[in-house]
Amino acid sequence: MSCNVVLFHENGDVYGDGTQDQIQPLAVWKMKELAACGLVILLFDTALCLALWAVLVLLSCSSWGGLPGVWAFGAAKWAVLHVFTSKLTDGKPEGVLRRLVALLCLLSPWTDPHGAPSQPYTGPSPDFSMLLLGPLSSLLACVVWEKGVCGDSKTKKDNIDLDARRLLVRVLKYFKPDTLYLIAAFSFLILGVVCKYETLIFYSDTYIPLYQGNVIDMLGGQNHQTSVGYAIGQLAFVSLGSALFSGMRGGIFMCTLARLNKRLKHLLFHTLLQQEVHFFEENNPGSLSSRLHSDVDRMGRTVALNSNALVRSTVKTVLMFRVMLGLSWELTLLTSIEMPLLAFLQNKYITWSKDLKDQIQECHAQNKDLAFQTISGIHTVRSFRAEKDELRRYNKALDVMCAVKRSTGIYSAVFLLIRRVVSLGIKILMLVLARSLISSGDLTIGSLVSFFLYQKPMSTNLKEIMYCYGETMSTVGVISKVFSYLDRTPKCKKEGELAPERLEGRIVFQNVTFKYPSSPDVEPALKKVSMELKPGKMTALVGPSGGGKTSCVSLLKRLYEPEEGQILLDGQPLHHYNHKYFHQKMALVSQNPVLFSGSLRYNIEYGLNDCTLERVKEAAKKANADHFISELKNKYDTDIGECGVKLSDGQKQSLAIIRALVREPQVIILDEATSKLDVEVQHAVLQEVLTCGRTVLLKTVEKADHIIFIEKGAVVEEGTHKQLMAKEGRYYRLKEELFS
Ligand SMILES: Nc1ncnc2c1ncn2[C@@H]1O[C@H](COP(=O)(O)OP(=O)(O)OP(=O)(O)O)[C@@H](O)[C@H]1O
Repeated sequence: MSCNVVLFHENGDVYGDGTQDQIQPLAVWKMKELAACGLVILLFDTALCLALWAVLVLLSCSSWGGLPGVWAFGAAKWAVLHVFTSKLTDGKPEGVLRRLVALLCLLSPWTDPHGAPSQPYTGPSPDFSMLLLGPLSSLLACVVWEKGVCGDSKTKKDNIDLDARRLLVRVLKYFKPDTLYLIAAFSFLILGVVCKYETLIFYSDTYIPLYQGNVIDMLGGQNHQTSVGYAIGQLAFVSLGSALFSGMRGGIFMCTLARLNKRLKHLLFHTLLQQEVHFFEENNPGSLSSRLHSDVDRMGRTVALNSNALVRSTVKTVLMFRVMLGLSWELTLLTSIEMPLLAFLQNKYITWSKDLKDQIQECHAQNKDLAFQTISGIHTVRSFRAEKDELRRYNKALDVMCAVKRSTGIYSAVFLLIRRVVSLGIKILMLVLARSLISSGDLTIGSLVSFFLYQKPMSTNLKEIMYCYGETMSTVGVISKVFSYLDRTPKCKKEGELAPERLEGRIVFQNVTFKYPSSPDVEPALKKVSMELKPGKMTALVGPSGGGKTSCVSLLKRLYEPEEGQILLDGQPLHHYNHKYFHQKMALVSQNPVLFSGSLRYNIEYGLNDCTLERVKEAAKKANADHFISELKNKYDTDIGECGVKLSDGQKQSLAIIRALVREPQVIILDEATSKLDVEVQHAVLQEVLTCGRTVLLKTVEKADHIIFIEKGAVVEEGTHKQLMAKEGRYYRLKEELFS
């Protein structure tokens, strides 16, 4: 099977498209063109450096402005090379060429050994080794970045990278309210780069090994320029500065992260609550809760801490690299070989482990959901003696996760082993080289100690950079999932504004056809249903199981929207009413009401902001439930436990009826809401709900003024009980079932 491939230019232009075989030569040609352009740019850069050197020699200059001079030359060279690259590529330079130009101009000033704090700066030296080292290190860094870190399947990865970048930038935008915190945190980083090393040393631990080396040389009598006391003082000063600044920076970042997490969770929870019911049928509570907690935490942590660690490690690495180059460029070159190798290995490891990490995340969400379902349904589990089955099911899910984690462990172990072998090999080579450098007098013991002291933190920093990159890339999936929820527009109709003071409560279904969104391919649950619920009357909606009664109630409560037709309340479509007003005026009491942990009063007032205790008491009296509440120790403040476990089923139903009555609704839907109450109380409640000319819809025929018989999603018969019994139709034939 051959699939179509599109080869993109970095600016989004299409180079060409076709099958894999057709596109292959085009990609090779593009690589060759890039390599040729890169070579020309390198030659041009060398020519510019030689020209500068020639000018310095002709003018007999030994210095031309110190370190600022090198940076000024770097900046001027950047502008010239930028124009040159644009001309070379007809104004459309590839990103890789732009990055190479930036490295050529900025890496040399950074790595110029004359800028190391231990040596006075004397200006650009006409030194051939430096002339070669600058372009070579730039080229190496560029290759490491493009091949090792970005990977070689650029055409496909560019789009992913672009997506990842966009997502990460979007996360960073959520930090906007914390700009002041961030400015404070990053100021510590930027200060260190901008300020002179010896005066304001930020990230002074970068220079600690250097001062340690100086102290060793002094103690060994090799360096008499400064006193030992001064050098130890310097060492203590930079160590203290380091501890102070890193502590403050870390603290501020943690604080910012906590604020970001809170904001994101609030926003996501708000968005989730706006979604239509179908969304919650598609996404189980366990995975939504997992997104809300673990994923948002992970997302904020990864982006905030990684960007902090990335900047910190990059600044440290560049500074350390510069000092190490000053100590011994030969040893530094050898150390640098380790980088591309490790970057390449890391890149491969990230690609392999990314899928596994996503799988682990998915398994976590599923296991959490499974445990939640079992624990919350423990009554059913126990009554069916299904503990062993549930345990088996959970164990099976754990096995799946264990298998994925095992694969991750194997990948990680192999990667670690190869990485250690590479590091060990390089270390042995370095020791051999260091021995010959010391014996030839090119390196002092103190410098070697300094160099080795730098090596460990240097490799730690590099590992941190690579880890941050890998961790950030593996979080992209999580970030995109969270954003997909945040961006989701609820499929609900826009809220209306109608909130009339008086409501009659006349409900009319006009040719309503409805299909559940989760079952789009099956028969509609309701087919062209037309019926009327008269105000002040009790209407019963009856019919065989699966006939469509609950579907009618769900549409009435606006949990779903009809596909065709409309439902009118006092002549107006339901969605024209204000949301809060509508649900206050149309109350539903179900057979198994959902209660929340908290007090009785909290559950009764649920969603009402201005409810007094008197109103609550009055509603309880109407529901014939005040006697049971007054017998409770804490009355209305009694805690009903998780989901009302401390109440009997009948008490739960009473509570749900009070909750409906306290809203003073005009329409009441009783979905077998009094089935668990005493007969006496049932009668009292039915009597009460009919007062004030309310419209009542129930699912039982007793006491109903009007009966609507619904079957297979259509109204089959309707009339009074007497009329329907006289007809001897479907209702008549099912009468025993209906009355049982
Ligand atoms: N959430 C849902 N998703 C998909 N289909 C559903 C859903 N709920 C109900 N149905 C289907 O819609 C049809 C009507 O179901 P409905 O619950 O309205 O019947 P009912 O008359 O209330 O039944 P019962 O008396 O047993 O409660 C049935 O075929 C049912 O399978």
